[in-house]
Amino acid sequence: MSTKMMLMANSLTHVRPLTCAAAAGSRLVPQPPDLIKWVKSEGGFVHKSVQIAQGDSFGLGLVASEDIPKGSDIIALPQHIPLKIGSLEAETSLDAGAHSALIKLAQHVPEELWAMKLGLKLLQERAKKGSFWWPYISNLPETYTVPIFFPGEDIKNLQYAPLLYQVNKRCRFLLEFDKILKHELENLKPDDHPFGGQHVDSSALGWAMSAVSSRAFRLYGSKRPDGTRSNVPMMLPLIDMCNHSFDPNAEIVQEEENRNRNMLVKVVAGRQIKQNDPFLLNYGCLSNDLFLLDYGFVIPSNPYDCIELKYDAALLDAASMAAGVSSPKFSSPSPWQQQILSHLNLDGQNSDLKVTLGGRELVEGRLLAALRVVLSNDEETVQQHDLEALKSLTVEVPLGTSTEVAALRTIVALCVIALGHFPTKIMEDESLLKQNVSPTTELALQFRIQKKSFIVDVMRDLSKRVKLLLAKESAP
Ligand SMILES: C[S@@+](CC[C@H](N)C(=O)[O-])C[C@H]1O[C@@H](n2cnc3c(N)ncnc32)[C@H](O)[C@@H]1O
Repeated sequence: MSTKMMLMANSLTHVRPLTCAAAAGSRLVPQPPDLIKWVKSEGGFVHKSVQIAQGDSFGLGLVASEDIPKGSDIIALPQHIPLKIGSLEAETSLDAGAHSALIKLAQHVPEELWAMKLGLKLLQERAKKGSFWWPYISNLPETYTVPIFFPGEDIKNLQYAPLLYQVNKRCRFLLEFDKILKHELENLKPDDHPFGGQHVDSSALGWAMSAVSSRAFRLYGSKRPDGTRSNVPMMLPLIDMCNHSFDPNAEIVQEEENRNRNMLVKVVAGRQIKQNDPFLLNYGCLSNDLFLLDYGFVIPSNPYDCIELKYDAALLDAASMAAGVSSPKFSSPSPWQQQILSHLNLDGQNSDLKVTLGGRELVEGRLLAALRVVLSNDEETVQQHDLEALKSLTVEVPLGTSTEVAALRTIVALCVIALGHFPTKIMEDESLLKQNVSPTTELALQFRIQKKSFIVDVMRDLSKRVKLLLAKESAP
């Protein structure tokens, strides 16, 4: 199935069509209402220094027009402003039919695509004449730089199989969901139609999913009878104008109002903010795969980036041999080794063979322990260690230097194999970047450069560790 999905004009003549052709960077309407004024008029608080400004490369953002002390409230939204499933219409019988149709549609969406569930609500409000949230929705970007909207060639240009898999999965879901929608909505009475009778195609669904994935926050929802609070994705008007940084100067805080026990969602200055500084939030410690998939950008030298590998016995034997191990036993482990592999969930029927390099640990603990155990022939020494020690890179040489060196060198060889799967070299990508390429090609190039640089960094780090171990061993 083609993975190419472009935003297309549709033939609807409704006052608020759900899709239309757009210039990059533009908002849903050319001159949307003033968002700051709207939030204030709805009882929200906006610090007098907050301004919406166009940045050089991150689109719009919030900027401080004067110094702000640490701990100051910057924005506070009362409970009725965030857009979430179940807001407003659940309380009125007027929209009950449309609301229950929407909930029924949301049940077709897999949990991992939660952004699509809230996206249905966003589409409903976008289609509704006189929607309470229209001042917010009209300020949303008309297009998104997430890969589901890349031309097919640029999806291929990403060159990294785990991301290609996710992009294809999302595209396939949108095309299938489009058909489900047609089927579920065809016989509905006009009053019960969740989108005011408008046809919603895969392009509109993609717009809504991307709007939510790139802007929604998962926060505490209403209180359950047992006093705990549910975890609810919601769109936060104005707050979602803050761009991302791993070194943020502001944070989101939820607070219960004394008067009516409603939850306020606030942005608070996490440190002193200087005049002309942008207000920045941390969207999460995410890999570049997730930043690109959900937000449409890539972070250079992202400390939370990672690569996915498959625990594959034949590949590990090949990598180990390339690393100088004479007869590795990944394809034929001893029964005691196999038992440990199954404790690591790397052997047996329901095993999880996806392992990662990077992220919080340089090498995923399960992979490290498996390599240490299979490359060691000394059952007695292995049994002296618990699994947690074998999984930890900070526990140095638990099974002796030669096993450790063999394990680390095997990972370096795995990295070489992983690099070999990319059809181009970093230098070639960098020279392509200097040519006049489209924004989506540029993003794809940046993504694959970062992925390859990340693998090179892991190789460097592990090779350094090997050198140190060997130097320590040969020291008198
Ligand atoms: C929550 S919105 C922030 C407001 C947005 N800039 C706008 O114009 O509406 C998130 C989007 O802002 C952009 N963005 C935010 N932080 C970024 C960063 N550190 N690097 C690149 N783009 C960023 C991306 O387009 C992302 O999808």
